[in-house]
Amino acid sequence: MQSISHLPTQQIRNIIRKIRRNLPIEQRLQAEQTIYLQVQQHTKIQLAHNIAIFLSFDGEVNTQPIIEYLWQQGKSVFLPLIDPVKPNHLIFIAYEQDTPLIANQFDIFEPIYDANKIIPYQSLDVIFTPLVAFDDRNYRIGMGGGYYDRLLQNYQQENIYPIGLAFKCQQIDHVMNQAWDIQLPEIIKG
Ligand SMILES: Nc1nc2c(c(=O)[nH]1)N(C=O)[C@@H](CNc1ccc(C(=O)N[C@@H](CCC(=O)O)C(=O)O)cc1)CN2
Ligand SMILES: Nc1ncnc2c1ncn2[C@@H]1O[C@H](COP(=O)(O)OP(=O)(O)OP(=O)(O)O)[C@@H](O)[C@H]1O
Repeated sequence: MQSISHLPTQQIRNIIRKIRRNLPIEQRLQAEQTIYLQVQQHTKIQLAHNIAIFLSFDGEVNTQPIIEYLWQQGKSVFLPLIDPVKPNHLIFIAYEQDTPLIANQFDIFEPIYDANKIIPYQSLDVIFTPLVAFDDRNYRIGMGGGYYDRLLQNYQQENIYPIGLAFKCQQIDHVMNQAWDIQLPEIIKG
């Protein structure tokens, strides 16, 4: 656990992102395996049809094996795209084996905008949520865009189940949460 909650949020982001990037490979693979097994055994995921996930960057938990598994299980998989119309918002686009991807301004791969492939937020059953740091109450610090805080503000009403994915080294003693910060119902950790 990193006791750094007294520092400004941006500094916490930088510290945890660096620790995450530098996680020793053996530890990383072990943790990702643990996470993968938890995903496979998860009842909410077994029951879900439409699942949003993300493509990993900057040392995030590798989601590629999870995506392959979800495809194998016949799930419909969706990726976030920064909304070209409402810039602080995310939309979700269907992701299949042959979906073309391009790097966005942050160097994260995303599908090309295609109006026919957008899923309305309310139709998602599970949303795998990226995060930089978290605490034991499941408050999170993200990349700082507020994208997931905005997205998930009413998740309970929509019957959507968000699941954070994280390494244990991303846990801090306390997230100084703001009014808009959402508390995740679950974080799968490895
Ligand atoms: N894999 C993944 N995809 C994701 C997210 C994520 O956290 N992980 N996002 C979750 O929200 C959204 C993208 N949000 C992001 C917000 C900021 C930066 C970023 O790199 N910011 C720069 C500073 C940019 C600036 O200030 O102009 C940086 O930190 O260096 C990246 C992604 C959507 N897709
Ligand atoms: N529900 C919301 N409504 C309006 N503005 C919001 C909302 N959530 C966050 N914001 C704005 O977004 C900005 C970034 O928020 P914050 O620093 O909490 O992002 P984050 O949780 O690190 O990022 P992300 O959610 O993208 O992973 C804040 O300055 C806040 O004003």
